[in-house]
Amino acid sequence: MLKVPEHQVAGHIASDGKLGPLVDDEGRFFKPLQGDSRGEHESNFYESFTSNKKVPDHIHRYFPVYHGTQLVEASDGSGKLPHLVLDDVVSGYSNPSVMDVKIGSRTWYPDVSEGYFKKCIKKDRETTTVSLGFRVSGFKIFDHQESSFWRAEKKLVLGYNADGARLALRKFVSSNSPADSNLTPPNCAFASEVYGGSNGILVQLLELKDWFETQTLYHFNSCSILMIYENESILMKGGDDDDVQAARAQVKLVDFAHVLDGNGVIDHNFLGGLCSFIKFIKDILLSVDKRHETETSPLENGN
Ligand SMILES: O=P(O)(O)O[C@@H]1[C@@H](OP(=O)(O)O)[C@H](OP(=O)(O)O)[C@H](O)[C@H](OP(=O)(O)O)[C@H]1OP(=O)(O)O
Ligand SMILES: Nc1ncnc2c1ncn2[C@@H]1O[C@H](COP(=O)(O)OP(=O)(O)O)[C@@H](O)[C@H]1O
Repeated sequence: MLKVPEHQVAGHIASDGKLGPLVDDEGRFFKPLQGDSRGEHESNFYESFTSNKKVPDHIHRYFPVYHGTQLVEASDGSGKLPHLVLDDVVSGYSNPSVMDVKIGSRTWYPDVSEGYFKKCIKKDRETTTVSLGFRVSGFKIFDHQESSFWRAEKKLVLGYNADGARLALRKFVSSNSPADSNLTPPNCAFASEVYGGSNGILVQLLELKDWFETQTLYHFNSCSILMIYENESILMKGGDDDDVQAARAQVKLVDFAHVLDGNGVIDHNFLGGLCSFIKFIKDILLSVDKRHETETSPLENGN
């Protein structure tokens, strides 16, 4: 039985009879092939990428596993349509917090139509895409105060400036109520477990950056980084190493409808955006470290 994904945070959503992705109970994510060339383009990318021996294994793990395409009943009631069949990267999480960050200082690319270029550049300028090299596209967090999910409103997310993006990245790893962040600043209680540590988001982003510094196979236009972590474990957290592992922070790349052949050239657009994004994550970790230092130093000093 296919259903609307509970944890989708951006893109086309299958609600009110609209076309969007579906999931099954076996951990598969079905993304409808968009009617224009985008759908075919994305399936071609997955076919190429999956069999590309030049892509190292440790990089393959940052992409959803691809299981080909399949005709399934579309969410908009229009009958059977071809869908990409992917691993559902959030299945297996009980209470995942999820954020979609679109990487790059532009989402358009050479040879697109005038109309598409105008649409992209307008959005790029209105969001932090141009100024920061990335934009938050959507996120949901488990609200530990309310024991329920809190979803950022799309209109507000797309209106973020640099401070708004920074605040969202802090909120994403905080235990105090996301709804009250105007009154109480996000406490970043989970930053060390989720962004930091030997398996955390930062380490994964740096591994991706290493690859992007040399890879010239593909240009990842308009592609997103998904960040996921488990709240269930954090709720039961005792603070030892096992619990830290249990946060299961993950980075995945999604949305390959606009990927181009790299033709031997570095993907500067993605690489630049990724470096900028990494700087934001590092700054949050530094601010948390500094806070710990000031909190512990009086004790260490015997004061
Ligand atoms: O439909 P919209 O206006 O929400 O735009 C979609 C974008 O949503 P946004 O408003 O930027 O969060 C959406 O962005 P996200 O996936 O939400 O980051 C895509 O850019 C989508 O285009 P495509 O499927 O990647 O070709 C965009 O879809 P198209 O309008 O290009 O079909
Ligand atoms: N393989 C996947 N597993 C789980 N969720 C996914 C997967 N791919 C995408 N998503 C969810 O769907 C959203 C939109 O995906 P995306 O591929 O960008 O679609 P669109 O082309 O409609 O923008 C992502 O932000 C994420 O929440």
